[in-house]
Amino acid sequence: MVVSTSSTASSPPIPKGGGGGGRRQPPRVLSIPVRSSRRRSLSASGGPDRSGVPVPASRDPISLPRPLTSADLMEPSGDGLKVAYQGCPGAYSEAAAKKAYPSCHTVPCEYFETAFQAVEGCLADRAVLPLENSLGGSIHRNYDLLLRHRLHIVGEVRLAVRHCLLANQGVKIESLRSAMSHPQALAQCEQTLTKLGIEHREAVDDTAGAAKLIAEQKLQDTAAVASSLAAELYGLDILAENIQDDTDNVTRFMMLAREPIIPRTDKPFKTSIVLSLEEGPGQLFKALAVFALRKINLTKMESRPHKKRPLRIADDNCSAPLKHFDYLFYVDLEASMADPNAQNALGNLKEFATFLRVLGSYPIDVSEA
Ligand SMILES: O=C(O)C(=O)C[C@]1(C(=O)O)C=C[C@@H](O)C=C1
Repeated sequence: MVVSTSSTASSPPIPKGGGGGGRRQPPRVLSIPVRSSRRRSLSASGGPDRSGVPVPASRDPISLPRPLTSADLMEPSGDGLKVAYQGCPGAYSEAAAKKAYPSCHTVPCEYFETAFQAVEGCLADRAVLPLENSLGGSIHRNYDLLLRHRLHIVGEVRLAVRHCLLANQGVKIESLRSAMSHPQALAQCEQTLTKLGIEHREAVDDTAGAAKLIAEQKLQDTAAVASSLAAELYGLDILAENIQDDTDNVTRFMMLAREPIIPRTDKPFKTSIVLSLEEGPGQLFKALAVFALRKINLTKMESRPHKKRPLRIADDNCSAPLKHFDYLFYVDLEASMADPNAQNALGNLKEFATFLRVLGSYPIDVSEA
């Protein structure tokens, strides 16, 4: 889904290191008029008004909090919410932010890390960042950043990514030598670009940024791989549509917030964790058995180098000590942290994992990508 230009409320981009300075929004106070069972001659504060004349309750209703409903516990749809994403206006990440929070204000950020910092520093309320693509695989940088920052995953959103080939007005496909885009987008279109006879690839920070640069520099031999919205925003022609190598090209994004959401069991939830284990035979098998024995389905597993301790020295009675690679395992479970079965599984895992952190428990995106 690509959001139309007119509905895109966006703020100026936040450069790298843009955190700090912002203020936390005060919590929303829920107030509705209620019928009072107290003495009707009292004002809302329980006494007469400034003139000493008793005020009827109907003129100045008493504000009492209404009971919370399950709808209050869910993520807001985005009214007034500031949502950080990486890239320029017209990037797929912005479309994902709009899909996740339809009435939000999008905040473009230069780097993934800037989006994390924007939420931590209260310049934005949420960040929406890509985690994996059906063709290109995982976006490892964001897995690593999840551990370097203390934000919580509060949701996921899947977006159908339909790439276009964009060039300045009058440029023909035959005269193109180079394609410029985000490395993931270039990888998703590799075969099509080769078939079109475009030999060179130029990687930039985001798809819309490529479109912007080509328009600004009036390049005649280079096309951008980007969205149709980017063509509209930067005044480029669409030379070809749907150029991704697989028609079902989907990117999964995570929604991040400073506070976790309250997990529930009345709808399908996913829980994302990260762990590390002792070295030794069967350790990973033991960790996965914790879930298998409780019939908890795993939807994804990713291993990344343990940045703080990338190599583990083992003395295996050899002349020189052996150096093993040391890993962190990111696992997605099809379970809610409100489910005692999942709680028991994690309790069991904690008994032997050398490190365990719950990154978030959030509703599964079951919408059409
Ligand atoms: O460059 C963009 O438009 C992005 O939103 C980034 C990104 C990515 O990081 O994977 C997002 C979706 C597409 O898979 C291609 C690029």
